[in-house]
Amino acid sequence: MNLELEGLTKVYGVLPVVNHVSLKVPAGDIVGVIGPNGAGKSTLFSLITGFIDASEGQVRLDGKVIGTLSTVDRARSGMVRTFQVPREFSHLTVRQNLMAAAPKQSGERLINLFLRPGRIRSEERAVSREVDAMLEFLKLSHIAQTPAERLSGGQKKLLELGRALMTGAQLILLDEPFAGVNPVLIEEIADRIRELNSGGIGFLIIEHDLGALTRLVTTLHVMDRGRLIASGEPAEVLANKVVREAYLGGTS
Ligand SMILES: Nc1ncnc2c1ncn2[C@@H]1O[C@H](COP(=O)(O)OP(=O)(O)OP(=O)(O)O)[C@@H](O)[C@H]1O
Repeated sequence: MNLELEGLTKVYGVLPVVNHVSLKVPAGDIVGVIGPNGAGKSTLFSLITGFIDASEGQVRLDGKVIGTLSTVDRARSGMVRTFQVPREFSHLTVRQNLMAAAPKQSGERLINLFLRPGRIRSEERAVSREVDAMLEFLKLSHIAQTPAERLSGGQKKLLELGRALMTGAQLILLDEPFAGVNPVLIEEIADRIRELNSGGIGFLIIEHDLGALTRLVTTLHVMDRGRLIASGEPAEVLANKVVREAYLGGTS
């Protein structure tokens, strides 16, 4: 699933929070976005996934302009996002959270409970098998019955990734997947991302942990005050003087 942004802009009042951002996430690629606090990175994700409307510019998925599609329709097309602060259902168990993320099932329509009970049961069994496989893949099986509110920061991030995967997404936008996660679990999450990517799933990732991010991505984009100030191969971008001044405070 190929994502292209062209001149994407969001203005609040007179302030352009995202200012003519153009970039590509080729199908099956892993692309990173970095930048100082308030650079507009999360707002960019909200524009791409339709949580907020753009003031200007285009978002294209596989060549089609998707500006008029709702968030739900963009997710149905195969693109979903996660949030900086995970948005799991805190009182539900890990397993229930994954079940709830599966695409709409016939059992959610009352009429089907009476007309198609057999079909509902077989659908539920299929989703249940999928959830078991997901728990195993994410190494969360041992806490399947734990309420999500009791998970560690890293486990919540894994659950968030699992919820995105349950939708069947082919392109996943991760907002700070390593924030508040211990180093061991960071590597675990990075390994899962690599594995998913080798199966063809593309990622656009916002992250402040530059070490972990640069080991994952092929291309890095740097935002500062709404604009893209550099793009390219990670080592090259991080050595760029403008980037060091904006993002790293010009040190070393
Ligand atoms: N609804 C809004 N109205 C006005 N300004 C907003 C709104 N949402 C975000 N902003 C501003 O837009 C700017 C970019 O915010 P955003 O959260 O996208 O940055 P970010 O790069 O993700 O930052 P961080 O790394 O801290 O998460 C900030 O100055 C923020 O205050």
